[in-house]
Amino acid sequence: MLEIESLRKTYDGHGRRVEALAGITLAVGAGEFVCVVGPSGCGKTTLLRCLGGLLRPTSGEVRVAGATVAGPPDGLAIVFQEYGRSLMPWLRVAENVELPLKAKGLPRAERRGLVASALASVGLADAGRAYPWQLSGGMQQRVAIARAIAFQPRVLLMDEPFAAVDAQTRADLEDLVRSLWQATGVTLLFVTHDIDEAVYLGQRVVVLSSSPTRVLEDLPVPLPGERDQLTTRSDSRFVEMRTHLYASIQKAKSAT
Ligand SMILES: Nc1ncnc2c1ncn2[C@@H]1O[C@H](COP(=O)(O)OP(=O)(O)OP(=O)(O)O)[C@@H](O)[C@H]1O
Repeated sequence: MLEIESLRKTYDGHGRRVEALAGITLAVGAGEFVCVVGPSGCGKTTLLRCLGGLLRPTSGEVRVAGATVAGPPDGLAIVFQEYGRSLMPWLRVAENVELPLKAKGLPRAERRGLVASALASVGLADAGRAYPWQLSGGMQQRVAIARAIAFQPRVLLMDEPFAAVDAQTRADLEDLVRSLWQATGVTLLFVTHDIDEAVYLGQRVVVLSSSPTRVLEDLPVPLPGERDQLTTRSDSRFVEMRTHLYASIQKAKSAT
């Protein structure tokens, strides 16, 4: 569903040249849940922007459902880290969720139905008339997730979506994302700097090196599909994998 082939991205400007991505090759199958981790500044956001058609690669190619990405692809939604900036403060929660559906040209009755079920699926059935700034950070990120889900994307990209919320909320949102993924079958690429989160959530974890960035490892997560915060995190396979990935990322950092 997602194919990234020899993707390179170099930023040029103000006499400074940064080779952010040095040739990334990666494929994500339909319905797969893949997490990407890497050291800070390694180009995780750059990678997602290229996938979302928000940034042109310097060379290489990105394809979504077989079509080369040249602008925002059809059927692709992104949830960003900064929910405070991605929600429109002058629109009510339901109107925020409805916005991309209007852009898609869906009729009013269908939009209303999708908004109501998306808000219910993130536990915010009663919050439609509130403004985003009246909600907690975790609730605002739920609204951003509802907006993405209502759009019924084939591919969902998430860029460190839980970095700004407290630990308890984060655990709840992780479980929410896994249950929505299971319910919808969406192809999910989730970027995080948190190794534990990557192992807990993903079916596969891709480790990026420091900049100039390459794929260092691409490993299946040896855990059953049903996961929960208590038993999964104390499972010996979870502990082994996080230890391995931690060492791998430390090695990547010291190689710069
Ligand atoms: N618009 C830009 N112009 C110039 N350099 C940029 C630009 N955007 C990113 N970079 C550089 O590219 C590299 C990768 O940045 P990017 O934000 O993609 O990394 P990241 O892994 O998402 O970072 P973090 O984990 O800190 O969020 C960094 O060295 C950054 O300074």
